[in-house]
Amino acid sequence: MNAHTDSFTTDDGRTIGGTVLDLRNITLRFGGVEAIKNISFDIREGEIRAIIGPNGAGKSSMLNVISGFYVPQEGEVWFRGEKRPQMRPYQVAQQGVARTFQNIALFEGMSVLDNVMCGRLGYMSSNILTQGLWWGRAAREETENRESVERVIDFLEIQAIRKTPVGRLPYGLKKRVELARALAAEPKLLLLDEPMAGMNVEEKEDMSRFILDVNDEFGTTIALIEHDMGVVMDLSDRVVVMDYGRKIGDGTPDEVRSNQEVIDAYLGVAHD
Ligand SMILES: Nc1ncnc2c1ncn2[C@@H]1O[C@H](COP(=O)(O)OP(=O)(O)OP(=O)(O)O)[C@@H](O)[C@H]1O
Repeated sequence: MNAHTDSFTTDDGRTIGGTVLDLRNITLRFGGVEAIKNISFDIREGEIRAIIGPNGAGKSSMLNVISGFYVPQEGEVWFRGEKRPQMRPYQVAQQGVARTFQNIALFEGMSVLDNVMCGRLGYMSSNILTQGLWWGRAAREETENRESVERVIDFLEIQAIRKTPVGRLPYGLKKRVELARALAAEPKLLLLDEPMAGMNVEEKEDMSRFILDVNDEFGTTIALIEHDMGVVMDLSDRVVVMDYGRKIGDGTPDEVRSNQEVIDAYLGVAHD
């Protein structure tokens, strides 16, 4: 498989670069269940890439492979031109992969600000001992972390709730705080697991706008799983379609929309 090395400009003026993540012949099994069956696809720098498919298709499993939560039995993961050795999720995060979860995973008792600060943990090298020895460095690090967090808080328009404990927020805002925490890590690749799930129409519109703005403003490469087809087609540059662990479609929203196998999967046409 050849990774893309060229770049091009989209109709809306964004630059899509070379391959950031290349998944090659990934197979993942849970006992007798083959959740992912020999799937390959790539994600290019600066693009919004969606993974869609009916329930149980293997989408979350695929995101978990990318983020290092699951180790596939077969296949290779290439990240930024290098084959990734087996890694723990925190090591994958250190390489610049951040994610949000299908079920919100925030510290409910902590403020919005503290939750977003958690996204900077990978940048905090100083501990209590080094803080004592190199006070200047620790102070500089603290300032940098705060500046980055404030930028994200401004960008996602959550200034007004910065001191509020997350547990008191409505669902849509919690999802936004989760996005803020992932973004605070300044990821090279941002993984969003059903960012719009459980939201009303207005919340979905807000979240769609933020995802587009994050991609546009920070140039962040984004891979997302989403059930709402309308949202996916509007947001994405390219879409991978999974069904029963297989890849049944891959291309632009228009290409995928007119793919008969994809139409059948969504209409629930029986498999042989
Ligand atoms: N930890 C696990 N242990 C055993 N089987 C699992 C595990 N995780 C997923 N599976 C199985 O793998 C298959 C794919 O599941 P997965 O959650 O990846 O699908 P999905 O497309 O994300 O579904 P949904 O849209 O419902 O979230 C399913 O058959 C599921 O039961």
